[in-house]
Amino acid sequence: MKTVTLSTLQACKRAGETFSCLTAYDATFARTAAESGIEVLLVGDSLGMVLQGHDSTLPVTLDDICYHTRCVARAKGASLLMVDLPFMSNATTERMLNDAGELMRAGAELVKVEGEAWMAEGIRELTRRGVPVCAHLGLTPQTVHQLGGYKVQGRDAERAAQILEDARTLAEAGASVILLECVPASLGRAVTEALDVPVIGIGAGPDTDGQILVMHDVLGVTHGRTPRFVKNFMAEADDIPDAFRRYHEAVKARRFPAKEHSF
Ligand SMILES: Nc1nc(=O)c2c([nH]1)NC[C@@H]1CN(c3ccc(C(=O)N[C@@H](CCC(=O)O)C(=O)O)cc3)CN21
Ligand SMILES: CC(C)C(=O)C(=O)O
Ligand SMILES: [Mg+2]
Repeated sequence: MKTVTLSTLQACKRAGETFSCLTAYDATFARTAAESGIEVLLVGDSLGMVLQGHDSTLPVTLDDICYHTRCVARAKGASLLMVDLPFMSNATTERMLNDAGELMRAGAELVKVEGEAWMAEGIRELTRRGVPVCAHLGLTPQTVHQLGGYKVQGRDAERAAQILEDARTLAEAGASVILLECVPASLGRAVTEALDVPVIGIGAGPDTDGQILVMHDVLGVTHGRTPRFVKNFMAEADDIPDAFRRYHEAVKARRFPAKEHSF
């Protein structure tokens, strides 16, 4: 695979092709995912749940994320390395800049931040300083206590319009990528069509430019009830590299997500 950059993702969007993304937290799985052709690796704050055993992403620290970023960066191959800013890193623009700086020094190539239109200033300042940003909208797990659980967002017309407007505002502020989590497929499609920047979906239906899942969900090792948008690719695979390849190929062929994975 040729080295994946932001322009690769933009070219995918223009050509109507999809790209695959997967979380990675260590060197071995990162290398395996990269060699399977997965375009984007995410060091997600989901590590608080799947690695550390917490029931939310809130306890994860900047140091936790930096440690896993350094592990993944050594083995990322040709994949693009996206990294989550943890809970409260968006508290002020100054903190966002400092924390994103730490992530970039650890090896991040694209920094993802949860929040709404009020983050425009922080995103503008990051972009000015050469830090590419992905804005995470819809179900934002860092606000789970306010949302009252991991629930689909944008089901009513008013909130759907708000999410679309926020996506527009943050793309105009400089966000290079938008990520939409747990929204109706119709909204996933509307945001993807409305914006020039690539849109990555998780539980956002089949029409976003990219798809992302948590690695443990793809391998079927997540404990407890899994979200509707998850598919265990290990079920039909010979081994873990084969499961990653099957996920990648299903995304590229738009066979995943299917109706049963969408809202
Ligand atoms: N293993 C794992 N996979 C993830 O996708 C994930 C994490 N962990 N940790 C951080 C967040 C939390 N996420 C979640 C967790 C649960 C649902 C969930 O159960 N959603 C319901 C929606 C029901 C509704 O509102 O209709 C579902 O049935 O999918 C969604 C996203 C996504 N992220
Ligand atoms: C689920 C993805 C989008 C994420 O933010 C994470 O893994 O932390
Ligand atoms: Mg996250």
